[in-house]
Amino acid sequence: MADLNDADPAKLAAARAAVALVEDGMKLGLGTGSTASVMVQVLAERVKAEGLRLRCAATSQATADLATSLGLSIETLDQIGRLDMTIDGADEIDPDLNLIKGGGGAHLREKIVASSSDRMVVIADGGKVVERLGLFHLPVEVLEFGLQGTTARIKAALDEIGLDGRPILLRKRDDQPFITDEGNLILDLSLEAIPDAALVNRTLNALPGVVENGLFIGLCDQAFVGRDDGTVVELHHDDIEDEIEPLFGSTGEAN
Ligand SMILES: O=C[C@H](O)[C@H](O)[C@H](O)COP(=O)(O)O
Repeated sequence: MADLNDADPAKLAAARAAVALVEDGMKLGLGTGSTASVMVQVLAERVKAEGLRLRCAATSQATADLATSLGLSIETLDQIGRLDMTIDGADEIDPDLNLIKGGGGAHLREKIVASSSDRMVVIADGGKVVERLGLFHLPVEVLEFGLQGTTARIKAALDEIGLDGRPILLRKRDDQPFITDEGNLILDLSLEAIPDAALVNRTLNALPGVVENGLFIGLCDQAFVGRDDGTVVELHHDDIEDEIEPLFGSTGEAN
């Protein structure tokens, strides 16, 4: 496990800002990915230093393994029930705090955990902030059973909503199909730009064979975006316009 001293400063800054919200007795959801891993390390340090009593559910086996190795105890979501807060990373964050997640293939459990939380806090570096979702491929978890038919239905459904001809790739790792924690496959959709994320979310999830897509619509309450100099920009729904604009560069990418 990486030393926090070697952690990416932007991810570390965002993780520290989110972990500062944790209070004794909380029920927490722990996200997945490189930023969430930094957060789990920062959280474990705080728990050790302050003796916080927390109940934690993990969004992936990788996060559960990391948390356990650091002395945090992990329970299933059903053992805990409703969570006070989930802290997770994201692949893209738009000005309405809608997200693309699943770059690591964990978006199914992440969406279930976020939906079981009173509050979802996202942590990221500035490169994740976009004006419009879609440049990052959209992960769609699908059943292996009937894969060809499911892929064809996704293509046809995208055609119908004006996203025709977009490449759909079966995710692979080491030349083998990537298998999720739930034993499913991932199709990565290169949509380039998603004009109506809610429509794409509804359309994909209505198709037989689709388990869950990586669009998180209206789930994120707050985001901490770290910068390399260790400063953090906090984004809320209310003041998003004012706060998010300085993050964009002329190319539309975050500064
Ligand atoms: O499946 C993975 C998750 O959705 C991650 O939270 C997301 O991919 C961001 O990961 P990272 O912090 O490594 O960029």
